[in-house]
Amino acid sequence: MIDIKNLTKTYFSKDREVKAVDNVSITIHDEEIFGIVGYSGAGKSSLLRCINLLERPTSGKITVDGVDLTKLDSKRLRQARLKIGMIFQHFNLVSQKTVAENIAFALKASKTPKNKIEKRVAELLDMVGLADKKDVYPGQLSGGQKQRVGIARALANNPKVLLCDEATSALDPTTTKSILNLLKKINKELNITIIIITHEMDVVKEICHRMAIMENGRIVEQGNVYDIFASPKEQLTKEFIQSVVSFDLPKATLRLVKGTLVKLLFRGEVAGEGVVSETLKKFQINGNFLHGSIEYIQERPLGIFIMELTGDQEEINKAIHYIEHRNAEVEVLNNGI
Ligand SMILES: Nc1ncnc2c1ncn2[C@@H]1O[C@H](COP(=O)(O)OP(=O)(O)OP(=O)(O)O)[C@@H](O)[C@H]1O
Repeated sequence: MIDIKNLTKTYFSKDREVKAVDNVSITIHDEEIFGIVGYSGAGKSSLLRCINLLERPTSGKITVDGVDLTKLDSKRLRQARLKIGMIFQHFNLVSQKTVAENIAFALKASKTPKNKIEKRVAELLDMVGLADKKDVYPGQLSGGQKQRVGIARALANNPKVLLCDEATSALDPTTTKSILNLLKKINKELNITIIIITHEMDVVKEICHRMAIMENGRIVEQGNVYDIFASPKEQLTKEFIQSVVSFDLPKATLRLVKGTLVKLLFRGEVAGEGVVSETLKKFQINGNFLHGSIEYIQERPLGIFIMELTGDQEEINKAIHYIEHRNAEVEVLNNGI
């Protein structure tokens, strides 16, 4: 378990100070994938770099498996860091070294016996699907392949935690997907806890179990990814979700709406469309779907529909109660005007 308690990181320079991380507390459970989302400058990198003490926190605690890293002397900190791998947006590979040498570097740093290095490098390359690239230089690899080398290097010393600093931000959507799949596999098969910082909500939706949203150094909201997508509380969270699931109706469509405009939210296995058509029939009202999608978050469906309901207002009200009773959330967007 990683326990971040009241963490603050302030950068001091000649003429100003910047509080990049401001009193942040997060608990990350073993073997989960945790996402930290925020716009540029929110403090995500500073927070991530405090977790392995690449940046020393100004105040607060970082406890990994019961050990407060801020209290360790430099030798013990080096040992603790071996159990926390890290990958970077721009991969940070040494261009004059081959793929195998880049990975071996991490093993030499941990004083792995020479006769074991070659075998371990081969294992790692196999794991990331680059067995045939061992003697190639980074310059000859695609972005996705470079990130795979970065991942192999980060896993070299069997870490328990992997920190990912915008690991897919420099990659195209298809390559991003394949790297996210690799991270999922690592999480599942090697039981490694993964912390991802990103400005892309798609990444969080695809891979994270829980998440936090950051702004001005502070966590504005945190929780289970599914719940946050289903009912975001803060304006910033809503903005991020809209980047993935957008329900803005064109003004021209809104002008044509004469009935009650409702947003329906169906969680999990509830068959949204089935409930809606049954309700329309039961209360003899009409429904016009204006927008809708079913998102799959952690393989669990989340259905969101925007509809115009027309007919007798009393029956519409009853229908709304009925749908709520069937475990959906209903939000009336225009109060029937
Ligand atoms: N070494 C530093 N010295 C001074 N200020 C810094 C330093 N590193 C970051 N900052 C400042 O701290 C704030 C948070 O930066 P940080 O890089 O942690 O944010 P971020 O959310 O990761 O953004 P980005 O994705 O753009 O890196 C910013 O105002 C930034 O200018």
